[in-house]
Amino acid sequence: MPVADAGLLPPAPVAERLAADAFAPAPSNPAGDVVRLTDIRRSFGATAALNGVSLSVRKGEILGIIGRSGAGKSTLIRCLNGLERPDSGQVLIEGRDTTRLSERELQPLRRRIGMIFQHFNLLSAKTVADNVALPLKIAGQSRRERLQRAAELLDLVGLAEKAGSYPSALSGGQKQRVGIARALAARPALLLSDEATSALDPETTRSILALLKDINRRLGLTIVLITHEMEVVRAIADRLVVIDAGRIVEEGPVWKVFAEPRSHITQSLLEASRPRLPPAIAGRLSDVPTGEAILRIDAAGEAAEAPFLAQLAAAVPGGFRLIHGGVDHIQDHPVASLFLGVAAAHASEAVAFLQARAVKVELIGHVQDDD
Ligand SMILES: Nc1ncnc2c1ncn2[C@@H]1O[C@H](COP(=O)(O)OP(=O)(O)OP(=O)(O)O)[C@@H](O)[C@H]1O
Repeated sequence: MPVADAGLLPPAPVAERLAADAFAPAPSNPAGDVVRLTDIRRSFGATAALNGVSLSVRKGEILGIIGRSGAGKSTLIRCLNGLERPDSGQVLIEGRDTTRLSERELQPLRRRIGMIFQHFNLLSAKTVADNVALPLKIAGQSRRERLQRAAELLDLVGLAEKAGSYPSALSGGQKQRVGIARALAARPALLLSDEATSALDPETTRSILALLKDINRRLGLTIVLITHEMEVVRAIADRLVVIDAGRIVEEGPVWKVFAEPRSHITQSLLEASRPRLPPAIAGRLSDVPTGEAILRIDAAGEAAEAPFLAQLAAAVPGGFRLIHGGVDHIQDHPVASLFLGVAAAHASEAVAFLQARAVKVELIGHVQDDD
């Protein structure tokens, strides 16, 4: 169900007001890059947690940063929010270099960054409204202003009726909605999400991601998502950065990286979400080039929109058998991943035919006819 239909967002005037006063670009940063990192390095003893990372995040963009355990994601997020100082390199937030600021000068800049966490980090002795208003209390706002803002934000995340409840009375998804409202309270320029859906079930994950996407669209909020789950990135990110051993190993628009992953790290992160050859066929694969050849087909964008399967059926004697797979749509681009079987005698013909249509083909083996 779309988030708006689920009554999770306020009517347009409230959203517009939130957008207008909260997320205007700082005058010092007319180019609109909310984040710009240049050659960030941070080591712990002999371990280079970040080994020369440069990236920028445009205003209104959702950037997904993904990597395996130990890749350097937490160190990167801590450098972004000023909790960690890199050994060298620049961290510009709205045009200001945080590495040159004193702890005291960092405080107002930290308020430009909202954060949501895997375990929500709510205060159990405070009501939902007081949790949301906490950053405003720290910023010295009056109780009336704080509670008015908390009410607006709880409305935004669909929890207006829970203002007086305590966190223990909320589900995990509701707790994360409170976390999102709290992160937005001080009118941040940037929202950092640190594995914010990792503790949630798949359905709740989908609804939290849909809420983040809707907030991004309606308020123009810039979001950086740190995750180890490709599915999270696929659901809402515009652009993807893959890090490994403290370096960026791949980056690009999400649909392109999903369609044509170049680094073996990205390929292995994607493997879990790709269609697999059914075990009954995988168990019979051999190198003997007779019987039926099994082709793995990947096509994206224009190549996936073309009727290449119909053309293949007409061009290759005996046509093909569709074994498994389908067409996904990522950022409105079709991304097809299929397994086909063709007669071994016509396999090279089929491969050449598909390659001529910009379809990626891999002959992964043969299965012999049943006796
Ligand atoms: N305070 C620290 N002291 C010593 N080593 C550290 C420290 N922080 C990080 N590291 C090391 O730096 C590397 C990167 O760690 P980091 O926590 O940034 O990775 P990560 O991608 O967030 O991993 P995970 O997904 O498991 O949290 C790891 O080898 C880690 O052991």
